[in-house]
Order: sequence, then structure tokens, then C-alpha cells
Amino acid sequence: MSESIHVAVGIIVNPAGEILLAQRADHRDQGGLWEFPGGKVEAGETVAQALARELLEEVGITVSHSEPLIRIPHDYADRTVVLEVHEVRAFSGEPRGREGQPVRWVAPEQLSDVAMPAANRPIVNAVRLPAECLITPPLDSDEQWLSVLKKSLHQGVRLVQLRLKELAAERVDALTRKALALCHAHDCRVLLNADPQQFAHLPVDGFHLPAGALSRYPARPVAEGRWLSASIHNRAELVQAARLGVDLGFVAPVQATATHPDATPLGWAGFKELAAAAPFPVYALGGMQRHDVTLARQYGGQGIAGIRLFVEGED
Ligand SMILES: Nc1nc2c([nH]c(=O)n2[C@@H]2O[C@H](COP(=O)(O)OP(=O)(O)OP(=O)(O)O)[C@@H](O)[C@H]2O)c(=O)[nH]1
Ligand SMILES: [Mg+2]
Repeated sequence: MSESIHVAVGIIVNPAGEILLAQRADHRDQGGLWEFPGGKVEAGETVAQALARELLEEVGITVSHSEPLIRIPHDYADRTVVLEVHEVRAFSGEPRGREGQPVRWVAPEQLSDVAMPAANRPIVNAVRLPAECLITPPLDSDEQWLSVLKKSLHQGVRLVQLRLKELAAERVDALTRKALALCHAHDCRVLLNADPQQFAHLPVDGFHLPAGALSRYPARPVAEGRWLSASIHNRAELVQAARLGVDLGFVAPVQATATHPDATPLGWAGFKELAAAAPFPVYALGGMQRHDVTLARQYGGQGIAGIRLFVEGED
């Protein structure tokens, strides 16, 4: 296969939080599909420069600032692209299709319903996911566990992985339902770390697979309408997760943690390498503090995850 094509892709966000889409002309590759404006990075250009040039050419806006969101390598049958996706919130000018292409603003939650190129699926996931994820602490008592959840919701958490290891199925069922009522009242999504088939009846937003479970499934064990996440510690697990079509990953341990003292940390360099190879958004996990979100984004991550992120001194 020839060298990969680097493409600068812009997630242009308006003050209402909507995202700009443009329709590709029928005669081009991926004709008729909707895309995020952008185009090929030319020799000697940085991604930010290419993005600013393309967005002026294609939709007539002047970018004042852009931030990296995600980097997606994707193999199409005839070529390999690497989409370098940046978020653009600071710009001037009213976007319009300068090449005659229709453009429209779409709310993040509606993006999954729009026909887009195959490489865009993880981009849409990255746009829809927050920068922080709570993983619930070990269960001492139901009250303590639910109180950590409540405090975290008040502090703004919008994605939670429920970790209810070694509990009887009825207990998992009951606690998940309690957690769901709290989380959904705060517009927070819930991923249940448990067998997706056994707990398919629960109205959770998705399921999380521990790394050891990845090889157990011949195919994605969760319907497309629900999220599927996975724990990843190395390249081999990343490949397994990609094979199952997971929507997001938790890469760990980035730093040393009290909960896993024997694991060798990946460090930010190791995290960056896995994040760059992941065809889905990944959270940095292990020894994270809330201010690490900036580093995680800088190293190609969606953000950070942790048990002690929101409530100091618990667990
Ligand atoms: N701009 C853009 N390109 C995308 C997206 N998704 C995706 O797979 N691509 C792929 O990225 C590649 C390059 O993008 P492009 O066609 O916009 O490049 P360009 O503006 O420089 O076009 P040109 O070569 O006609 O001048 C295409 O193969 C396209 O299919 C997307 O959301 N936005
Ligand atoms: Mg283009």
C-alpha cells in the first residue's frame, strides 16, 4: 500500500454546541456522504496550518484557534488515510459552502444518524464523549458507593463505568438500577463492567469489557446503539479491542497506582503510542488527577479516567 494520506479535519462548533457538516459532491470519492470540512495536509504545512487553509477555502471561515481532538488511522480499500481531527470553537465568518456544497449544523447527539465516511465513526464518538470518566470504587456498603457517585455527579461527571466485581448477579442488577436512576437524572452515561449478554436486559448505555475478556468474544457482543468499551494495557489488547469494534478504550496504567501496585506504568510516552494506534477514543487511566486532562489531550487521548478523580480520599 502507498503512503498514508494526512488529512486535517475540522470539528467546527458554534455557540449552541452544534457541529458543521458539509456534503461531498457526487462525483468525488465518498460522494453524497456528509463530512467534517477539511482536506489534505500539504508538504511543509503543520496540521493547524492545513486546517486553517482548508476551512477558509471550503467554508470561508478564519480560524483563530484549534485544539487536537483525535487522530484516526483508517484503511479504505484503495488508500490509507490518517485523519488529524481538531476542534475549532474560535473562528470568524459565517460558514457557507464556497465550493457549492451544502452545509448544515447538527447537534452532537444527532451525528450518529448522518451518513458519513467509514473513518468518521470514531470521530463522532470522540465528539459525543466527555473528557472525564469516573470508575466506581470497590464496594464497602451500598450507601458509601452511591454517595461517591452522587458527589461525582454534582462535580460534573458525565460518564461512569460501574465496576461491581465479584457480586452476585441480583446485587449487580439492583445497584446498577439505583446508579442508573441517579446518573440519568444528571444526563450522565453509564457503562456496566459486566458480561453484556448476561446483563443485556438492564437499560445501561453500554458495557465495559476487561482486557482478559476481549479474546472470549468472536464478534462485538453489544448492539450498535449501545456503547462498548474495553481495558487496554498493550498493543495486543488494542488489536483485540479494535477487532471487536469497541467505541472507546481505557489505557492503563499510565502512572503508578495504589490499586495496582505491581503493574509497570506505561508513562505518557507509552500512552501516546497506544492512543495514536487506536482507531477509537481512549482515556488515560492510572494515577490521574483532574488537571492531567490537558496532558491526556496533548498525548492524543480523549481525556482521563479514575476511581479517585472526583472525590478525594474515598476508596
Ligand atoms: N475532509 C474530510 N475528509 C474525510 C473525512 N472522512 C474521511 O474519511 N475523509 C477522507 O479524507 C480524504 C481527504 O479529504 P478531502 O477529499 O477533503 O481532501 P481535499 O479537501 O484536499 O480534496 P482535494 O483532494 O479534492 O483537493 C478523503 O479520502 C476523504 O474520504 C471527513 O470527515 N472530512
Ligand atoms: Mg476537503
